Formats: sequence, structure tokens, C-alpha cells
Amino acid sequence: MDMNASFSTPEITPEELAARLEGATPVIAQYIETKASQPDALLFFRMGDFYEVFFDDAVKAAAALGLALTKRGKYQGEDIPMAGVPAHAAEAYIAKLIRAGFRVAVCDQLEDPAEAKKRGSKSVVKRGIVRIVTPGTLTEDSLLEASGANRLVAISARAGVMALACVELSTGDVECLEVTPESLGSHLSALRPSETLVADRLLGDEAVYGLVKVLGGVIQPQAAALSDPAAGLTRLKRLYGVETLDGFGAFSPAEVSALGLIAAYIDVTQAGKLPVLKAPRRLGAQTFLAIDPSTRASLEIDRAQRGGREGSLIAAIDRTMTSGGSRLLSARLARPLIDPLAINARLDAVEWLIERRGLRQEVRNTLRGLPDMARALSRLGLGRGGPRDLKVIKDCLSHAGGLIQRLQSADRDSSALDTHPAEIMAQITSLTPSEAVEALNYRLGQALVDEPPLMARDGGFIRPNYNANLNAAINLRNDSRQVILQLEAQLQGETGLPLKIKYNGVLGYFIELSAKQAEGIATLPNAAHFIHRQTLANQVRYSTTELIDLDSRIQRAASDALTLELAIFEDLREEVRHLTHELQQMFDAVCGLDVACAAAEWAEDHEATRPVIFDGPLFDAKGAKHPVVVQALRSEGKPFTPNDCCLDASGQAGARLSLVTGPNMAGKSTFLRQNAILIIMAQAGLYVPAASLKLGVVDRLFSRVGAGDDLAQGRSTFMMEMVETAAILSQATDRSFVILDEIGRGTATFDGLAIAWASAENLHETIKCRALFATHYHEMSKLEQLLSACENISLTAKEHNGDLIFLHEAKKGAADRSYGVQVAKLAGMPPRVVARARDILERLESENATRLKLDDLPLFASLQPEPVKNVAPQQQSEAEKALLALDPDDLSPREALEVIYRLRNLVKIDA
Ligand SMILES: Nc1ncnc2c1ncn2[C@@H]1O[C@H](COP(=O)(O)OP(=O)(O)OP(=O)(O)O)[C@@H](O)[C@H]1O
Repeated sequence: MDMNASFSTPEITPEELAARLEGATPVIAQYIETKASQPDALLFFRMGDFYEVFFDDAVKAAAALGLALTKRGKYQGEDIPMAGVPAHAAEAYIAKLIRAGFRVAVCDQLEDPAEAKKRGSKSVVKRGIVRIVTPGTLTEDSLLEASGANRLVAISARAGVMALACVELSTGDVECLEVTPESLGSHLSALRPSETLVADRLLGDEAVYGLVKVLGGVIQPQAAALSDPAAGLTRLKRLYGVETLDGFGAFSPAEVSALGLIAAYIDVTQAGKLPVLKAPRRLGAQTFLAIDPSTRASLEIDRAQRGGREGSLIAAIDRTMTSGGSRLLSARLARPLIDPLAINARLDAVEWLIERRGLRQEVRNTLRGLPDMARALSRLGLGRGGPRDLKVIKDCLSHAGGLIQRLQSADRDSSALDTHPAEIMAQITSLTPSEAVEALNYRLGQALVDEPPLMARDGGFIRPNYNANLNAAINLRNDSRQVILQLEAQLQGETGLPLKIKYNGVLGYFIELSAKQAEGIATLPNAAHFIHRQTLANQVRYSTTELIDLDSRIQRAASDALTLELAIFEDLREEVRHLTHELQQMFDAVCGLDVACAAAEWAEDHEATRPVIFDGPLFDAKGAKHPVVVQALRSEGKPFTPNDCCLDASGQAGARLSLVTGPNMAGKSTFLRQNAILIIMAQAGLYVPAASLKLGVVDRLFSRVGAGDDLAQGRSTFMMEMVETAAILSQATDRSFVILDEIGRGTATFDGLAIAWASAENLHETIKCRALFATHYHEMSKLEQLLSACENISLTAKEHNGDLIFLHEAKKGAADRSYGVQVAKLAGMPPRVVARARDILERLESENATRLKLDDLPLFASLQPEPVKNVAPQQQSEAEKALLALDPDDLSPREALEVIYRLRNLVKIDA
């Protein structure tokens, strides 16, 4: 969709509207008025069994959906373009439009057309928008990914403070926090919203717009008036049905503004129906491990760089049994914690479940059958759910009891001192139903048939004998059907004709004869009884007064039964709505339990260990593996070589900075990433694929690995690399963990080496964080002697008969060479090229032409710039004068190079 077009919602003046209505038929006038209220959305206008789309919307929808574009009547002398989709299949079409970036306003008939007719034959059926379908407010299973969360985010700013609010309708989770322009990317990439509401003014901020465009899903600009905190407060109070938000915590004006944007958007898109949401959770700036978008992408946490879940960390370790559990695991990996207590609480639950294999299997078996209660709850809360959603809740509730029993009985067979960990205890408490929930469970069990239909309007979902009135209506309906059969037999006997009594929505019950048989009717003595209804090509249809009477009785009984069923459905839905908070909590507990069991299961299968988590500067991993590479190698029948890595920001127990060298393909990138992934897994509360891990919690994780990704729009790979490295050097703290892979390789050798050298120095001397720095610049290994807490590590390979064998072992010490030519040979380069390269390499090495005398490089000269002396113009050298006459911003790289040559010549002359 053209984003610019949706930036402004053109207000239509009453005069303009009147002009537009000129010459429109009543229905088209109704369409134009409705569309004017939602100009940015495609309007699906219900007409009988179809949703129709007119004018420009028709052109857009037809193109996006591959529908035929037709015409319907005229408007102001022109044909009206039209496209239509059958109402029963609308959901699939809407899904396609949403994926294509549209918003769809669904306008339904709000009364029976018969009602409208009563007002006069020309009167128009009442219609109104019942919902605006947008990516962030979807609740239908068919429109949502089972294992992906669907979040709506709002960003607003007040008094120089920016805040972000986020809602997930399916879990009812609402949170908000203050953000900075620097941290916005990290939060957005963790939440991965489907849709982001941005206060109009903020969209003018290039940095904010750039981030939201890449990470925010569909952008919905919001008018300034909507972000007013006072108005936001009123909307929030209405949404939560409270007098004050004080009970939820103290929110800043920016937070209230962002939350208010969400409340307004829900109000409009749900046409006034309010979902049941949890109280907004206010997050501190430092609740989670900060992971910026490029780090997240390069570590392939929830999707691989080539796109998709396959090959990502989550795909490798997700053993959850429910889609809710899978969503929770993704959320935990997206936002690992930083509080050791909270992390250890999660780990306690995993450990407890590892020790109880049998119990774990039983719990997992129970979880296997559990449907997605969160989404059913959100649909019911928004008045959109059906009988099948009630059944989902029933099924979950019936399993909850079993889960509690299993968890509670766990310790009967282990030592008396053993108690449940706090997280499991909390889950047991949440799963224990209140009396009201038990009553609901009982009622749902009594009321619902085993396989109810999706839509309440289809009826037939209440069990026989649940309700006496319903029973009476159903019996009448069923009896009447019996009577129809009797009448059919009777008429067949009387007339001697093989007539049939049939039913359709237009005629109701009727007698049908073939055209030939119908000729016999006229000759019957009681021919007058047969009232002609319809003649088709091959059939003639009749009725009799008896059949008409029977028809209306049957219709009444059927509609009475449906009305009663709908009333029962509404009662049950209301009961569920009342208990939504409690039911949400139960489901959260189910998801938490699923994640803990899944983590235990994965840990057991992979001999993973519990990380030791504390506040401190140490990172000490022994025998660690990369969980995704292990899996990939295993499928090829190859082993993975575990490696150790010890870093200590204080420089006491280990180096602060490790320079990682080694031949191409030796496993440097894998080594770097695996250590970062250990941190993410450990701080997410999971066991890690290592013999042991001691981890002083990390506040920010940075990784600069590989070529630029899709964030690099409009920037060269090298530029992107520099931007990301700059961000790391400006944002990392002494509690951060940085991995840098071959920075500086995208430019000339000396520039690259200089940048890599200076960055390494800066990490070690100024930031003082734990860092792994992989490089092909062997000159950098000298830093080990120059810096106090820097060491060389190399990933090993050995040459055998001219071939290279990779050992993938991380050892202390620097690698001697790159073996690039051998790797080229392995890659299948033509032998002549390889031979020639070997020849050139030998010559270069013997001439030592490119070796820099780094021993002579004055250490930290760059960190302490020489004080600039003021020199009188007459005392300036030619070189200085030439230098001062330059405007560096005006120079292209090529011109800059030429200037350097010129200056150099001048210096020679000066000298
Ligand atoms: N510890 C290990 N054990 C076994 N195989 C490994 C190990 N580490 C890496 N490998 C294998 O080696 C391949 C290359 O690893 P990686 O990309 O990490 O090398 P690299 O040194 O970064 O290479 P380059 O310098 O060319 O970027 C991996 O795809 C993997 O198959």
C-alpha cells in the first residue's frame, strides 16, 4: 500500500459529502457515507450473501484479489466499478488483503431486510461498520500464525520523552515503557509488531520513521489530537472500566499518550467492542537484555538470515507442545532477562522438571491436546467468538485439573524436603480454578455438544436436554419434519404422483413435480388444493394450505430453537467474559509450564547444563556448542567440536578482549555466535549447550557479524558495518558483551586494519566490556602484548599433503596464517588459478611488501589527540595552508586520496 497515502486521513466537510451524494441511489449514498467515515480502509459492504466493494476500492481489491472487476449501476453519469466476494468466504479474502498491507472495514447489514421493507419498499437496510480488520488487531485463527504473537504497538512522545506501548489482543497483555531513539530499535525488533501506531509528529523524525518502517509492520499515522494524554487517560479509564489508573502504577504523560493511542485504535477498529485486557505493565528501561536489530538478525534467534524460521535458534530448540507455549518461548528468547533472581526462578522450574522425567512426560502428553485458549478468549471477549471457542475453553479447563494433580503429586515419590520451585507453585495456583470457573466448566460440559459448529448462527451446538424450552422447540421442529414426511406420503397416495416435498430459502417447503407429472394435477378431483408457486424449465412447484401452515410452524420452531440457542450462547459468553482475567492467567500458567517442560526436554536430549547466573563481570563457558550448527552437522553425520571461552571484564579471571584468528572456514564466526547465543539462552532462563557456563549477567549484547542485511537499504555494506560498529562503541557499557567479526574487511587493507585496531583498543581501554573480536588481520595479534587484558585465541586447522584439515578447536595463541588459498582450492577454484594465487602469495610474503611495522605504532595515539597549536598564517607551511583551504565534506573518496598525494608532495617540498 502507498504509505504516504495513509499518512493523512482526509476530513470530508458536510458540503463535500453532500456534493458526493448528489445523484447517488439510496444504497450507493449509504455506501458513500460509510466510506467517508473510513477513507483509508477498503470498505466491504454487505449486500445479501455478498460483500461488495465499489469505486476505487473495487479497482484495488480486484487487482489484489484477482477478482473480476464489474459494474453496478451509474453514479453521476459514470459506471460504478464493483467487485464482490461471497460472505461465507470473506475471511480468506480479507486475510489476503491484510497481507497485502490493506485495512478492511467490514460493513454489515444491521437489520433483517424484511424489517427495512416494513418501512416502505424503497427503504434501505440499515448498515454499519462492525469492525476494521487491521494486522495488529486480528484474532481469527485463520488469519494468525499459530506460533507467532500478533502485536500492536504505539509510539508517542511528550515533553521530549518518547514512550512505546504494546498490546497483544490474544493474551490480553499490555505493556508500556519509555524509550530513547537509541533503544527504540532494540524494543521494536524484540516485539516485532504487525502494526505500529505513530503519532503524526514523530513520523517527521527521520530516525524514528526509519526504524518503524523496517521493524514496525504496517505504519498507521495518528493525528496529533489522538495522542493527547488527557484524552488518552479518559479512553484508558473506559477501556479498563476504572475511575483512575493509579492502581496500575504511575505512568508518564508519554506512556499514557501511547497507551491512549492503542485504546483509541481498538475502539475504532472494534467498532466500540472492548476486549478484556490485563492491566498495563510498566517496564523499566532495563528489564531486559538489550539486543539491537542487527544483532538479533545476525544471531538468527527467531528467523534465519535467509528468511523463515528454519535454521533459527528457536527452530532448533522449540520443543513446546502448544502454540501458546511456542509463542511464550519466542517471547522469552526475544527478551532475555537481566535480573539473576528472575532468571534463576525460571531455571529452577526447568531443573525441577529435568529431575522428574516421568512427570514431565505426563504433563507434556496432557499439554499435547490443549487448544489455543488465549485466542478463543480474545475472540469471545470481542463478541466475535463462536461455539467452538467455548468448546476450546471447556477442553482447557478439563485438562487443568489433571495438570494440577500431576504437579502436586510430584513430590510424594521424592524426598520429603523437596518442595516445588516458586514458578511451578505459581502455576499450580493459577491453574487451580475458582468456584466460578468450576461452575463455568461444569456448565460448558453440560451445554456443549462434542463438535460444535464455528458460528453460533448455525445452531445445533447445545446438547439435548440442556434447556427445557430449547428441547420443546427442537422436538417440535423434529416432529414437524416427521409430519412433512407423512404429508408427502399422504399426497403421493392421494394423487398417485411421485411428488416430493422440498425446501429452499425462498419458497420454504413446497411440492415439486416434473413438468410432465404436473400436467396430471389439473385432472385431479382436488386440483384446487394445489396452489401454484413456481414453474421452472423442468419442474413445477406447488403448495397446499396444509403445507403452508406446516411450513410456518416448522420455521417458527426452528427459529425459536435458534433464538434459544443464541441466548444460551450469549449467557455462556458473558460468563466467560466475566472470568477472562482468571482464564487468561490459567492459560499463561499452561504456557509457562509448557515452556519449562520443553526446555527440560531439550536440555536432557542435548546434555545441556544449568548456567550459573550472578551479577558480575565474568563469562566462563566450558565445552560450549552452537545449538543450530550442531544440529546441521548432525544431520550430515559430522561431529561438532565443543570449545571453551573465558572472558572477564575486570581482567582478573580471564582476558577482557579475545582476538580470534584462524583460517577461513575454521569456525571463527560459529565460535563468536555460540557464545552470544549461550548468553541469550541463559538469560532467557534456559539450559545451555555447554559443559558449564558461569555468567555475570549481560546488559546489552552486540554483534557485528557478516555482511549488512536488509537494514542496509541505501547504504553500502562497508557503510553499514561502520554504522553498526559506531553504535556498538557508543552504546556498550562495561556490563555488555560484544562480538565483532572481521570489521574493516570491506575497505582497503590499511584502512580496515586501522579501524579494526582502533575499535579493539576502544573496547579494551574505554568501554572495558567482554568482547570477542575475530579478524584476518594477523598484525592485530600484537595487541596481546600491548593491552593488559587481551589475549589471542585461534581456531585451528592443519595442513596435510597440501590439503587443509579443520580441527575447529579454539586454542590460546594467534594463528600463523589465513590459508585463504587452500580454502579457495577446497571451494573448487580452477587449479590454474589456485596455482597462480599460490605463486603470487609466495612472492608477496617474501617481499614482505604489505607488512606494517605495527611494533612501531604509537599505542593510543589516536585516543589522546595532540593539542592543536594556533599558528600565525605567515608561519604556516604550504602543506598546512593547503590543508586549511580544504572542506573535507566536499571531497569524494577519490578526491581525498588525490589530496593526500598532493599534501605528501608538499611535505616533501617543505622538508
Ligand atoms: N566447533 C565446530 N565443530 C565442527 N564444525 C564446525 C565448528 N565450527 C564451525 N564448524 C563448521 O565450519 C564451517 C565454517 O565455520 P565458520 O563460518 O564459523 O568459519 P569462519 O572461520 O568464520 O570462516 P570465514 O573466516 O571464512 O568467515 C561451519 O559452517 C561449520 O560447518
